[in-house]
Amino acid sequence: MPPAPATETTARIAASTSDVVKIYGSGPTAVRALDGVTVGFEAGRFSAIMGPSGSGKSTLMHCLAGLDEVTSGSVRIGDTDLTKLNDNQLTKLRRERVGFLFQSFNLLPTLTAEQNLLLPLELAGRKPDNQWIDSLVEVLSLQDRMNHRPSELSGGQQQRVALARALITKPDVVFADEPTGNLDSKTGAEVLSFLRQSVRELGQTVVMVTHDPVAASYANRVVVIADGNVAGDIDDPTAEDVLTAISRLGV
Ligand SMILES: Nc1ncnc2c1ncn2[C@@H]1O[C@H](COP(=O)(O)OP(=O)(O)OP(=O)(O)O)[C@@H](O)[C@H]1O
Repeated sequence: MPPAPATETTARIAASTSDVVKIYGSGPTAVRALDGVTVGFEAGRFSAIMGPSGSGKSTLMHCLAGLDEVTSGSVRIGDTDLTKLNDNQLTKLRRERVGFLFQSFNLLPTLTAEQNLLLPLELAGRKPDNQWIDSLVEVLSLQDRMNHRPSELSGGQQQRVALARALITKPDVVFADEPTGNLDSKTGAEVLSFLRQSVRELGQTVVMVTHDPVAASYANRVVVIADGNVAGDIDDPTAEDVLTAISRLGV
């Protein structure tokens, strides 16, 4: 009998860079924040970008998300090369295919949790998918909170609403920038568990920037950045693995 065909599947890449250089400013004060970064983030995984202060983590995330223009190289969300898009196309792509989660939650104070959650769909002129909304509300344990305004919610609850809002359009990828930076460690751990659940149970894709090895250890993979380039790549990391990788950088 002939051998069975190989069943190995290649993971779909949700977001990637190819040889990305980002230089801020010009002349003697120019800063080379990214120095030829080539990296891909698989769909359906929780990845963390980790590294010392000033290593280029936020710049990498901003370039990946189309929030910042690269100096050279290319950036893709799925198959779309962001460097080929004009401003309007970029705005549309960010609205429809990318979700964002920030340290400061960024919920609108006058709207209820439910209204905040539905806002991206309204902006995109899309109809709500009630089944998807029910799954988000259930997985993120927001059932009793939908009629509350942000001021009536704890920090952790506000970040869960912000996560549900980031996921409402079923984006290709959610970029999370230090999402636990404003939370105490217990609430932060809860939010990280919800991030992990949204990947594991809802099949979503998350790329999180953090400087916290414990936060990074919730991810399926940690990409270590140092001096504007990839300095390490760890699968299924423990906090200790991440600490060891960082301390090897000698910074
Ligand atoms: N708008 C800007 N103009 C000039 N230089 C910048 C700008 N943004 C970032 N930089 C510089 O680029 C380098 C990388 O910065 P970046 O914010 O990406 O690092 P980071 O790893 O996210 O740091 P942190 O953990 O402190 O937020 C740093 O030297 C920083 O000073």
